Amino acid sequence: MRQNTATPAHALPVIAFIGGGNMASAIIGGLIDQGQQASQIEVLEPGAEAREALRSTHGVEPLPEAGAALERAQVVVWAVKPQVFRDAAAQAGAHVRQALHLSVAAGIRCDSIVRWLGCERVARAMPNTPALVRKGMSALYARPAVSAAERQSVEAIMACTGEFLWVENEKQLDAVTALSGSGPAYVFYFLEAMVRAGVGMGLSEPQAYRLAVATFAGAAELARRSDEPPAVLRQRVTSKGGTTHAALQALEDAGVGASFEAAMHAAERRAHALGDAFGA
Ligand SMILES: NC(=O)C1=CN([C@@H]2O[C@H](COP(=O)(O)OP(=O)(O)OC[C@H]3O[C@@H](n4cnc5c(N)ncnc54)[C@H](O)[C@@H]3O)[C@@H](O)[C@H]2O)C=CC1
Ligand SMILES: O=C(O)[C@@H]1CCC=N1
Repeated sequence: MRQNTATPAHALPVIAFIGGGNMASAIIGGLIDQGQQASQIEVLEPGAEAREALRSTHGVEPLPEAGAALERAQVVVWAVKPQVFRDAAAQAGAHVRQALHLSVAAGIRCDSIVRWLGCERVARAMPNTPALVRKGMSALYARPAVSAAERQSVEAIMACTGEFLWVENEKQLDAVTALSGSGPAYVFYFLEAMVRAGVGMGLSEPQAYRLAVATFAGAAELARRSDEPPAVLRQRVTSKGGTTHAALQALEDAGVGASFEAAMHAAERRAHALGDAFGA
């Protein structure tokens, strides 16, 4: 498992994005922060509003439909929804046959992409939205036909958005999707609940929000820097007969831990089902 060997910006290839929504915009922002010229980025985005947002935020000139401009891309990042990937491949595929393909779509497996594009050099990344603030976490997978140099190009692109790790087995990407891909939503869900409870106990919303966000960030940083497992860190907060014990007991009584695990399994099953349903 190799992590974060960021490649200098001058090593970044010309990159085309198919789909210019949230995830593409996050990656493009990271690339530009790392010194990639906007002129070295092509984006195919059918939505006029999304094109305008890309233009004003990143200074790129998105294309409304597939065309010859895509042909200069050495790497093509597929950032469309799984449901439209096949159509997008049919529309843009002929212009990007020679490129290395990197998909960020949940669930859609490499075999489908190879079939749609007629290209063997296909990799996948599963990023997450903290990429927007360069604190993303991505897992990467590449088919054997992707060379070591091409794997480095994939790393260079995703390192612009935060951290990464490689998985050796494509099926693990469904688990990654359920854990870190969807994970920011779980954090926001708990954050919302903590703020609601704080307000219910008499704090103002800004006070509760600030306390909750700082607690998530601080606990995550403590876990990152600590050599000890989270169970030990949790026990350190939990005085015998104290407040934390009362809260954790209420969580256990309500089956929150088990429900949380079940929720993540549901996300993994959905990732697999998306691959089955829209990868045909
Ligand atoms: N949002 C997230 O947290 C994450 C999303 N992903 C994956 O990233 C992919 C994109 O997700 P988002 O950026 O959130 O969606 P989005 O809806 O913001 O962006 C998708 C864009 O694709 C465009 N599009 C639709 N049809 C197209 C076509 N035929 N050709 C080119 N572009 C087309 C849409 O106009 C839209 O702007 C999805 O497959 C998702 O599974 C992966 C990790 C995290
Ligand atoms: O919800 C989704 O399907 C995408 C993939 C991971 C995060 N968002």
